[in-house]
Amino acid sequence: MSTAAIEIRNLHKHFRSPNGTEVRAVDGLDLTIERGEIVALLGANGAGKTTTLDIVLGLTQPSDSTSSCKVLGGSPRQAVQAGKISAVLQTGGLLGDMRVEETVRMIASMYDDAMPVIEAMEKANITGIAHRQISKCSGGEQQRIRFALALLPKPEVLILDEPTAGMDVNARADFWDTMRDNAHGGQTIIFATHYLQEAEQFADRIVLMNSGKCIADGSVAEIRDLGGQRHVEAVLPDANAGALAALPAHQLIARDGDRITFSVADSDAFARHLLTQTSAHDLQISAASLDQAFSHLVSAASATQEAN
Ligand SMILES: Nc1ncnc2c1ncn2[C@@H]1O[C@H](COP(=O)(O)OP(=O)(O)OP(=O)(O)O)[C@@H](O)[C@H]1O
Repeated sequence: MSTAAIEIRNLHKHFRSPNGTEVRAVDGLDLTIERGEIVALLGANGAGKTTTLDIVLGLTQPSDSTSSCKVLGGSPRQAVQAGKISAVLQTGGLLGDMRVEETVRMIASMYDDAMPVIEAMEKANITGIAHRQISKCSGGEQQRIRFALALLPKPEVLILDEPTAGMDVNARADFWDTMRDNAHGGQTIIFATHYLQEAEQFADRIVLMNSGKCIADGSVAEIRDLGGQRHVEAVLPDANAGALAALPAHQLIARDGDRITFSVADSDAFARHLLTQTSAHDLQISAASLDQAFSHLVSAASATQEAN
């Protein structure tokens, strides 16, 4: 039986903040990622994404001995040393005075069996800027250079920590086009992002983290369903505050004159009530978006945590 790409069990990483309180950056995380999966790691600021990825890359160690993190069946450090895992991080790793190709050649010379420099540059779409000085490259181009460097060891697992943070829309689209072209080789790709659209367009699977734990794990469609909310849009003539308060449980999310959009958990019951008990008409029911499901799941998890 082949081993998973990543196997995380009961992972804990605690830090001490400057005022002495304990921060549980990763708090009992269990996560298995199979080979060839493309997984997006989502979560608000401070959810524990970077800390988790740092442990997977062997850049930091778990806090206790019951925590376990295996990469391709071995330790993260073994996987890094064997060139089986590599990363595109948000910053660092590039010297502004060097030229693009020169940089790729220098890093390639550090590996016994690197991907040919020309191939890595072609895959990362940087051949056109081969002779440009790194400091003259845009943020998007620098990320593509980091991507070429990450490809050099021919890794089985590629980690991307917010690879498009700070890029404009075009540079982001360009970066993901390049990634998409490379994602067919059976590589396992794990990326942290704040852009839900990227997760939606690029990942097979979404892992949603909150306070160091996984609070939802599934395909985009499954996460939307887990969020449980639907939108009901209706024309409700002259609905005043009293009339709205009398409706079953809902959240009002938009109003344009008499056309009102509600977010509800039970759309059938809500729609039935509107049609039988009010003068509402022209109903439309749709699934909530991924970001609405995401906020709903995060607030539900935070409420449960506060209650405990
Ligand atoms: N070296 C450190 N010392 C103290 N606290 C830390 C350290 N690194 C991370 N933390 C804290 O651990 C928590 C998780 O941080 P982490 O960077 O993993 O979250 P994240 O989900 O990647 O957030 P972001 O989306 O903002 O990058 C945060 O509260 C953060 O302040």
